[in-house]
Amino acid sequence: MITVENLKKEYKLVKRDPGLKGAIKSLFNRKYETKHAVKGINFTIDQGETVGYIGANGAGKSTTIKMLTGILTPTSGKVTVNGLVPYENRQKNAVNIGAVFGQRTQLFWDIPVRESYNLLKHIYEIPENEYQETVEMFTEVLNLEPLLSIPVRQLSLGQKMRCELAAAFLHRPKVVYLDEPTIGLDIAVKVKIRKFIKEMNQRWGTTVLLTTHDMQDIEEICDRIIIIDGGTILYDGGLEQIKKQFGQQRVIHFELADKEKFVLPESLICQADVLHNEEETKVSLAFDHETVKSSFVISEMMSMYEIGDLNIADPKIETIVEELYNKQEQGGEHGKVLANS
Ligand SMILES: Nc1ncnc2c1ncn2[C@@H]1O[C@H](COP(=O)(O)OP(=O)(O)OP(=O)(O)O)[C@@H](O)[C@H]1O
Repeated sequence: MITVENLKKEYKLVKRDPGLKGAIKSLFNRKYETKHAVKGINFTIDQGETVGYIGANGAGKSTTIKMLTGILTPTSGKVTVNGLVPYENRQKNAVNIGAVFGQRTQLFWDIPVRESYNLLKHIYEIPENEYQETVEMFTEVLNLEPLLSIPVRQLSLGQKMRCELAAAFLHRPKVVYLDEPTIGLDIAVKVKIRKFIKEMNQRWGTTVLLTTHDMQDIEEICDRIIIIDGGTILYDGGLEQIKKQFGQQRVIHFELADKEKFVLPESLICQADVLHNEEETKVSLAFDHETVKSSFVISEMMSMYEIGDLNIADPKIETIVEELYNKQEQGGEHGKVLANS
């Protein structure tokens, strides 16, 4: 479905000395520097996969997506989507793809949302009955009814994003690129949007490539993640595998029945770390669950304190990714393993 082979993108930047003198000098004697935004990446994505494409700011995510949509031409390497080279077949490629680019809109600013959808129906040549059926379904799932008669410019960010998503999936494309679809939204809208994406993926087998800084998006939507850093892929694999490989840390949150000063039981001193907690009656302990059993931590705590409640948390993907970045920066073992994987 999507194949990327040794894909590179370099940007040529004009190098300018500071100040007015520098600006004038650069008019007559231009010097350039090259920014290697994507440095020879490889991956394939099959039809129906939900892939999280994650990395720090400036890692190369948007540049990759722009090459997949055909907006940018790669400096070198190969990319095909549904058998088409996107930048050579922009129009044909557009029929098969949908996209949401966080802050930008593909809807028409001054006309009601329903009219924008109508225009998209004509652009994508969607058969009338299919269009009606799709709009009806989206209206229900995303609760669009009160928004359809309003011009986009009058919608709130969350309302606009729900309308954008519907527009991206309207022609039932084979693949949808979502660049930060939940940025700046409240939790209720995020939940709605995640549910919608998952449902469309299951109903139509839509391939989803999602970039986000919100790890909850990844956990709830994606089965696979690709981590990019400095234009190079650090990790490509299952979400569960990376959790198993790097997320040995487990956290248990305890709610103490009494307000008393907490002291870590002696038997846990070298086994667990106390995490910061605002409330006096709440204590969280982190430990390596490969070497320390949860039952041991719980029984040691119960022998010293009366426990009102407790909850065992799974390793969070954001902690793992942070760990990965740090290890890569330090040139550590895992960094090397991942760079080779
Ligand atoms: N048009 C451009 N001209 C020059 N350099 C660019 C251009 N677009 C991006 N870059 C540079 O390429 C690198 C990768 O940028 P890109 O936008 O792909 O990152 P990103 O991973 O999407 O980041 P973010 O999470 O901040 O959106 C960055 O160093 C950026 O400054």
